[in-house]
Amino acid sequence: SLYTAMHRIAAARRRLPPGPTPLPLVGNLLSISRSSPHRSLARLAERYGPLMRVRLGVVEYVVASSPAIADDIYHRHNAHLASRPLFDAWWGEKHRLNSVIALPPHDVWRAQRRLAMEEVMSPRRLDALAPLRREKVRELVRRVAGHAARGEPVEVGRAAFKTFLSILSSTMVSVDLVDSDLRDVVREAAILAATPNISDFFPAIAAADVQGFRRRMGELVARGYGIFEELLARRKGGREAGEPRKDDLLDVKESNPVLDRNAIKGLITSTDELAFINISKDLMVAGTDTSSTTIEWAMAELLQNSESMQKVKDELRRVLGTRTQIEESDISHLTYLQAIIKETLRLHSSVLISYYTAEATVELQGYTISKGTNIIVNMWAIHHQPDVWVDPEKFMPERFIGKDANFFGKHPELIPFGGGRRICLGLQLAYRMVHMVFASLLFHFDWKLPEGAKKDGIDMREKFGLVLSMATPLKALATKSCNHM
Ligand code: HEM
Repeated sequence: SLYTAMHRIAAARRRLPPGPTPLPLVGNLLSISRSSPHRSLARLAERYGPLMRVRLGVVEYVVASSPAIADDIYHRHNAHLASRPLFDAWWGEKHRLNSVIALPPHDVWRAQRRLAMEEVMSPRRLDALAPLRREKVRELVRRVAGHAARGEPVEVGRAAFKTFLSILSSTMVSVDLVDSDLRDVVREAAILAATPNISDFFPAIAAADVQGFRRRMGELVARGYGIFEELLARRKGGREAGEPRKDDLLDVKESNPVLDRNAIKGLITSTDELAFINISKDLMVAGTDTSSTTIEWAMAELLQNSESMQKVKDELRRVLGTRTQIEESDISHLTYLQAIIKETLRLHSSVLISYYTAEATVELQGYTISKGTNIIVNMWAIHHQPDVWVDPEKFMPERFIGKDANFFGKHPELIPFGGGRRICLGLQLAYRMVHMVFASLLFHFDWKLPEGAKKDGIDMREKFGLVLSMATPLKALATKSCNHM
């Protein structure tokens, strides 16, 4: 049609990436499934190429679906491509002005990342908190042992979620927030943030907040703040009553040189206390579901791959020798376990898509990406590309044995933690927690499917959200293995 022809000509003139012809108003929204946008976008990329343009409503996105382009985004042009789109729901309670996940990559964001890197993620701090994590993992093993003794199936993802939230909250604020309201806040905020919001496709009507997302997010953020404000107040009270320091994020607030230099104080729009509340909250939101779905998918795969299950159990026994507790220092010797986690994060990446915004016009593969363009990196598509991965749909940890590929940002074909300056802030902690928890579940227990599930097989369908979880939560039966506890 004339419309299509004009669209093509206009694109060629601006050297824009190719893409499906957008319909008036809705753009390409109708080609993208709400329940699995990562798959729809991957299918479109097969047709239009690894750098394509789609229009969601009236907003243009450029979608990257190959390692080469991811490499350009994360390395060559990262200085200009590390901002995030202005998703409308993020403005609830002005969240975007304070959240490390959403902030543009400038002063406030940098100060928050530095704070988290120094006070939570530095090797020194991570080592100092290893005993706490060990204790939380032991609690998990005890809980699972209880289920095993009673012959009840374990809801694997849920059990792991509890442990991760417990580790993260104890790390940040020395309080186990597993049974607090935070859990519901995290869950609902994650769903909300991942549900298509009409305001983002049609910014002209965003003020109307048609689906009420901004209002609802505002309420959730306020509830989240409330929990942390209460903790902070309690801590202050405790300090005045002479309680010893706990050396967590709440305490660090007073001794951190970053703060002494007023680097944060002046930058944060509200108070510096809010900075701590924010970073604590964001780390917990970003760190729990991502890590626990990884455990859930990994277990689901092993329950269907008895050879891999046997191999990893043998490896654990070999590496531990006569010891009966796994330590984080064992992880580097557990090559096959590492391969399983890599393969799980490739096949079932908990985060499927990362969003960025260009802060300046750049050239990507000969195409012009103009300032303000939103960019999607479809990690799922990259992790499932047949010319990068042999039999991409198959679970094969062996593919990583002897292969130089890790997810610390140097290998653009394996990017479950994103890349560039915005690479997952919790990567080092996630690495330790996920391996420790999974290794402990496998070392202390033998696992099998409950009778019904054995007959019908595991339901491997995905549920799309901020993280990719199993549509039917995995339940498995544990029995104590012969390794002592
Ligand atoms: C298996 C577990 C995890 C996975 C797969 C994962 C994945 C990701 C991904 C893909 C991103 C986006 C990166 C980008 O835009 O380039 C991200 C960002 C982030 N992650 Fe993780 N993550 C995990 C665990 C954690 C943990 C445990 C924490 C905190 C303790 C955490 C904190 C964050 C934060 C704060 C950001 C935002 C960084 C920014 O925008 O500057 N994550 N993560």
